[in-house]
Amino acid sequence: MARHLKLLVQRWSSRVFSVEVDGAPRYFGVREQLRGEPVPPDVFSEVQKQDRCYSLLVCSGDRVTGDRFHWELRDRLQTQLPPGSGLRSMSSFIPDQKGSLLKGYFLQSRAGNSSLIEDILTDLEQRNPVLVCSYSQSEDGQQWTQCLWYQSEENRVRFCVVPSETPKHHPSVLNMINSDVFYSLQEACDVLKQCGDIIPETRSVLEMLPSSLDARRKPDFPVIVIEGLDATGKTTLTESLRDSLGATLLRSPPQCLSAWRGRFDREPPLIRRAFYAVGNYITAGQINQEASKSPVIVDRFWHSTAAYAIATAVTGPLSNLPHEGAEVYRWPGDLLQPSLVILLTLDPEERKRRLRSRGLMKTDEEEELDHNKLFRLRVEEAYRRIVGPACTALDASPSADLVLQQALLLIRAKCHL
Ligand SMILES: Nc1ncnc2c1ncn2[C@@H]1O[C@H](COP(=O)(O)OP(=O)(O)OP(=O)(O)O)[C@@H](O)[C@H]1O
Ligand SMILES: Nc1ccn([C@H]2C[C@H](O)[C@@H](COP(=O)(O)O)O2)c(=O)n1
Repeated sequence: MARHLKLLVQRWSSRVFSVEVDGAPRYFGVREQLRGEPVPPDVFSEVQKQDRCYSLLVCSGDRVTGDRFHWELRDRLQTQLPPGSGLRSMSSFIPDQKGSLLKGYFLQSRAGNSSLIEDILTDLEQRNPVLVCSYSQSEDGQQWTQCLWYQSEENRVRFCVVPSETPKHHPSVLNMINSDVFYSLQEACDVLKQCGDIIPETRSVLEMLPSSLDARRKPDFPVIVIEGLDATGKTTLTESLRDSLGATLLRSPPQCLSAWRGRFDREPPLIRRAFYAVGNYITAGQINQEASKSPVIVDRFWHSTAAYAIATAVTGPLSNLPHEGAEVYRWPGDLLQPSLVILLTLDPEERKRRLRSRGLMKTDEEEELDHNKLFRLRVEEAYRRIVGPACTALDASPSADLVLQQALLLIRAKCHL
């Protein structure tokens, strides 16, 4: 652990720290010496004179353990910390350096709570892969300094806290590939295999994979994927298309994973996304079989997996998404490519009306779509940016029959059915 931390700290002053305030990141950096006048970064602007701040960064060498620990840590801190600690998500990264992201939390300690908080943090740091820093301000309140706790008190280096420019990319983008969005079956399987001891269900999931998958094999019949946010009419349309075209209807995640889906939905993003990625490859195996006999309609596929993952990993406005054309939007080379992907689009009010009239249980992400307008906009935009194949938008607001007719027109034009 100590060696790992020493390596981490070697480039400490090139790191940027980001704290989530009202759903958007605020940035600061640290310097060994201050040049010019001190300017307190805005993340400290509401901190009272006697208060201190702390940050915890998860720095496990093993990403499955690290991600699970990071996930559980929020609950632990929320139950242990005294009220008013203002717990926020934070991260630290080296700008433009892929894989440099460390995730963690930032908190404030009101005067009088300091020793209780320090006891909690000392205990956490001694038992877990976490790096704790404390922040205190100068007498005149103009300068904040940061020190690393793992260093013994007499050797503690004090860094000056300075404002930092907004980086070109949202920090989450640096670690997105093969953490949020998996680009090969192997990468997703590796994550699930590592979870075998803690989540025994992963073995059953992996057993569902076909023995061989050839993404280059072109299916005999067209494969049409229907995508869209929940309640845009995917189930309604896919069932009608199946009947109209005499097609086979499949979905991702496939039916054979239904029993375990809820289990993986409760896991942190790394594991949850690996589960959905593997689900796509299992569906691809089923498509390969069925598309030799009839057209295949698929209810959700890769676009859903990537779009929700990207939209969840970043926070804030659309400008925080990876830029159009970024690597993260491309189709994985080892996954079967559908002939056509139709994205159902719907006015948010009409979607809410349909949700209400359906009245079914919603997943956390579906709840989030309802309450967080920015999240919904990010999912929709990510859908539109994915290429190889890109999706063709279809207005889902007319009657179900009219939507079906429009979808059939698109399919006939593109797939010559
Ligand atoms: N074109 C339409 N006009 C009006 N209502 C519709 C239309 N299509 C579907 N609906 C209704 O809207 C609700 C949601 O439709 P559906 O279940 O097909 O959406 P979905 O995209 O499959 O949702 P989810 O992803 O959450 O499963 C249902 O009650 C359905 O009857
Ligand atoms: N291929 C898929 C299908 C679904 N998901 C995730 C994305 C959302 O969190 C949720 C939506 O599914 P629904 O409730 O409409 O069945 O499941 C995915 O990542 N990949």
